Amino acid sequence: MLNIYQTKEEASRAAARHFVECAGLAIEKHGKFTVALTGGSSPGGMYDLLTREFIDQVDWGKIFVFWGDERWVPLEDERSNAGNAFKDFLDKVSIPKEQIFPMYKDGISAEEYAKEYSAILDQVLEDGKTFDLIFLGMGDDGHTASLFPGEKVIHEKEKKVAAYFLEPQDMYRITLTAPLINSAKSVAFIAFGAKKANALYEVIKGEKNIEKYPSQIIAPAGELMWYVDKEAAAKI
Ligand SMILES: O=C(O)[C@H](O)[C@@H](O)[C@H](O)[C@H](O)COP(=O)(O)O
Repeated sequence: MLNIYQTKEEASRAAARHFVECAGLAIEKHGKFTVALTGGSSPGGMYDLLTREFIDQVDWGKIFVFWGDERWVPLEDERSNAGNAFKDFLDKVSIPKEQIFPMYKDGISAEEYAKEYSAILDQVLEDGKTFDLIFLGMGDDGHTASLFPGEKVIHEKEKKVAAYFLEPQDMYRITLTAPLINSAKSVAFIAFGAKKANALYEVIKGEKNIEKYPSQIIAPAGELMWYVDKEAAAKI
C-alpha cells in the first residue's frame, strides 16, 4: 500500500505507528517481535518518535533487532548503519543487548559473517524463516538494502544473507537477500524528498527493470507498505 503524506514528519509518525502495531500483534501471537532496520537518514524521524512519544506502547524486552544491510565497517565508524541506529534509537530503549544483532563483527570476513548471520536468523526467526517486519530505505538510484543496480546479488536465490565487494563504493557490503526480505510478514519502505521522486515513480509505476531499479524486486508474501512524503511521490 502506498501511503503519501504532506510532510516527512507525518510519514514518520505513520511508520512509527506501524512499528508499534506490528510489534503488538507479533508479541501477542508468538511472544516476540523480529524486526530488521534500515540504514540511511530516512528512519530518523520514526526513531525519534519511538524513543519519546511511543516509548510506552512497546514491550521492548521482547524485541529482536537485525538490519537489512550494512557497510562493512566497525560500529564506531560514522558510516555504520548499526552504529547510527544505536545512537538515535537503540541506546534509548530497553531492548536486551543480546537481542540486538548488528551486521558486523571484528576479526572475521564479511563473507564468513554472512554465514554466521544466516545461522543466527535460523535460530531466532519464527519457524526459522520469516521476519515480522523489515524496514527498507530506497536510494535515489532505486537500490534498497545493499541490492544495488547491476550487481549480481540482486538475483541471489540460495543465501539468506550475502556479502560482496561493492566496487563503486570501494567497500564490502552485507545484505539480506531478496528471497528472505520477500518472505517477511510486513515490509515497509520509508522514502522522503524530491531526490527520490524519479526512482519512486520507476519502482512503482515504471516498466519492470530490476537490474536498474532493484527495489522493484521487493514483493513480499505479507504486506508491502510505503511511507513517503509528497515530494517523493511528486511523479506518481
Ligand atoms: O546502507 C545503505 O546504503 C542503506 O541501507 C540504503 O539502502 C539506504 O536506506 C538508502 O540509500 C536510502 O538512504 P536515505 O534514507 O539516506 O535516503
